[in-house]
Amino acid sequence: MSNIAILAGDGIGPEIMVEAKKVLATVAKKFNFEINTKDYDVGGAAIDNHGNALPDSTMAGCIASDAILFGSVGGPKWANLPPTEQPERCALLGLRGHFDLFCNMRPATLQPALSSLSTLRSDIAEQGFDVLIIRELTGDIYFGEPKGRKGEGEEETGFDSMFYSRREIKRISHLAFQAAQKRDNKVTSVDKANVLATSQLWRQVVEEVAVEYPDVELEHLYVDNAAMQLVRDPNQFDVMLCPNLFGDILSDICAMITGSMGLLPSASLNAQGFGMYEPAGGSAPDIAGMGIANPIAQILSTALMLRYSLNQDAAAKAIEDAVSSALDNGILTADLLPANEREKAKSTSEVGDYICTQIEST
Ligand SMILES: NC(=O)c1ccc[n+]([C@@H]2O[C@H](COP(=O)([O-])OP(=O)(O)OC[C@H]3O[C@@H](n4cnc5c(N)ncnc54)[C@H](O)[C@@H]3O)[C@@H](O)[C@H]2O)c1
Ligand SMILES: CC(C)[C@H](C(=O)O)[C@@H](O)C(=O)O
Ligand SMILES: [Mg+2]
Repeated sequence: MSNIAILAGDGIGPEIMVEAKKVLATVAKKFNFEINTKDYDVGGAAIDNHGNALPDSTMAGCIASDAILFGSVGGPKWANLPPTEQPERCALLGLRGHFDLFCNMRPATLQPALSSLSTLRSDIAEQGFDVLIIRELTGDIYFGEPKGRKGEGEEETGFDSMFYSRREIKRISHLAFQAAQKRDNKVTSVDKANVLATSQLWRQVVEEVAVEYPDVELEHLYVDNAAMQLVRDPNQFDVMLCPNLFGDILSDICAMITGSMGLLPSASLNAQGFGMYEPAGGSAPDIAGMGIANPIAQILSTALMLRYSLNQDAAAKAIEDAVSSALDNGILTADLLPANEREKAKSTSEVGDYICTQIEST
């Protein structure tokens, strides 16, 4: 029996989590394993109910679990709280930091047959692509101290600190090279070594680690060029190894060129293999409560959880196949359709139901 802590959070989080839970129950039944899920408040919802975005009861539930399935947190209602109380920083970064979830994997693929979903020009989209972003998740300017504000008036200053240690760079680099060995043997390391001291150390350490993986090709790109290349020709990439901030930005590009922010799942793992699984996108306040959010990123994050934390490869694959079938057969939420075809859009629950039926029937 596996215990899963479910943290749905804010905005579209609870809506897409309902679909992920349905899918989880469907594969558990089909593949005959037991899952015990328990819901916990997190983010803005937890501020409203407990006065704190990451209550002790939620943290205790996560510690007692085998994996965390996370929705998304934040929204305009809580955006003006002091930074340390905000849902994103307190709950999301709090969980990533507490469990030392330094390895964030964001796989973005586009099958040539689904090229019409992409926002890229058709001749580029028709090549398809299969990019794995490996994003360092517990260092960089996100966690560096000091950060804050000082001074007054025109001299008031906001500041953050960008840090990377050799140890942090090494451990994420090894995982990127090992991932590439199971794929197309290429790592593109992203930095800004023409300006930043942290990036100069990053590049040097990545090169040192690369020596241990002679079968893997290594290239370095500056982050601005990497953003451009992703839109020009994403098919050139295999594994993209990114520091925290650059990986955040590039993964939104990766999501969109597959078709939608609502398609990109992610797995965040620590050295012991404990993981938290969440869509790369956010709480989408602009569409929350309308029943139109795309549940696929949450459902594919559930598949990643089954693969990496619960050792249920067949169930993970069944989910991924059912998602492909939904996309192939035009079972699409509005975000995947051009404006003049939105009347064909399916709701969040219709997409979830289709995926469950597909899993049951194959
Ligand atoms: N993991 C997280 O909890 C997480 C991640 C990113 C942003 N956020 C937070 O979410 C809030 C909103 O952030 P934002 O608007 O910058 O980014 P967002 O990712 O929430 O939304 C960006 C755009 O993508 C669309 N989108 C995102 N997910 C979608 C889905 N599943 N289906 C259809 N459309 C989808 C939204 O409608 C919006 O137009 C902020 O408070 C932000 O800090 C949380
Ligand atoms: C909400 C925010 C803190 C978070 C990040 O920047 O890591 C999000 O954008 C993500 O990509 O998971
Ligand atoms: Mg992001």
